[in-house]
Amino acid sequence: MSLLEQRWEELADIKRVLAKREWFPGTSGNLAIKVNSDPISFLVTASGKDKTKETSEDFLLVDSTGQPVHDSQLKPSAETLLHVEIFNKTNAGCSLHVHTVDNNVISELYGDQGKITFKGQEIIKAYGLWEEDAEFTIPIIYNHAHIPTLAEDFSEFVKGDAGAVLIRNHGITVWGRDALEAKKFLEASEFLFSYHLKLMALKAVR
Ligand SMILES: CSC[C@@H](O)[C@@H](O)C(=O)COP(=O)(O)O
Ligand SMILES: [Zn+2]
Repeated sequence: MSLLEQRWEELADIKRVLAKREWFPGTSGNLAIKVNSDPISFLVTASGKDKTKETSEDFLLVDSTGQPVHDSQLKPSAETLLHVEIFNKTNAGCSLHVHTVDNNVISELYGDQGKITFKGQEIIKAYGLWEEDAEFTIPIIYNHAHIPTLAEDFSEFVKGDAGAVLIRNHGITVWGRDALEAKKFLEASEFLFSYHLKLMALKAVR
């Protein structure tokens, strides 16, 4: 199997798992996986597709600017520039973007503060933080409709090889050194969002 095929399979596996969780409502979401580092190329989901379906046209290869490497009828994700920022600025190997009700509600609740911090939760270890008093902060940025502006704001928070950023009333983008790490970050984040909202709702009725 070529490297391209291997990466395709890895991304397709993640897409399948996230689709089962219903994390791609209304064609939302996009996924990317690096294929080569020098020069950078990565597979990204084709724009506007139903990501719950599996086809041979789910992904296309783009270069470090997000332009398709081969002639194609397919359009790269409208949010490819965010993945471009990640792969150009870090050694990340995979980035994932999903819209869920929980990540949207959290982003609205804490949007004015520009971040949400979690602590005192075992699952924080999924971010590689093992200390008892560890905190994990996820920045929240404004959802500019102009994607180059969104990518510029987003870029400010792309600092390490793994991370997460919430886009207000839009969704979350996470990245990691490889597909497994990106998926782990995404699952841990959604767990924390869901826990936080459930706890808030229960406290409100008590
Ligand atoms: C209907 S979802 C809105 C889209 O603009 C976008 O936010 C998204 O996540 C999916 O866009 P896509 O171009 O398919 O990658
Ligand atoms: Zn989106």
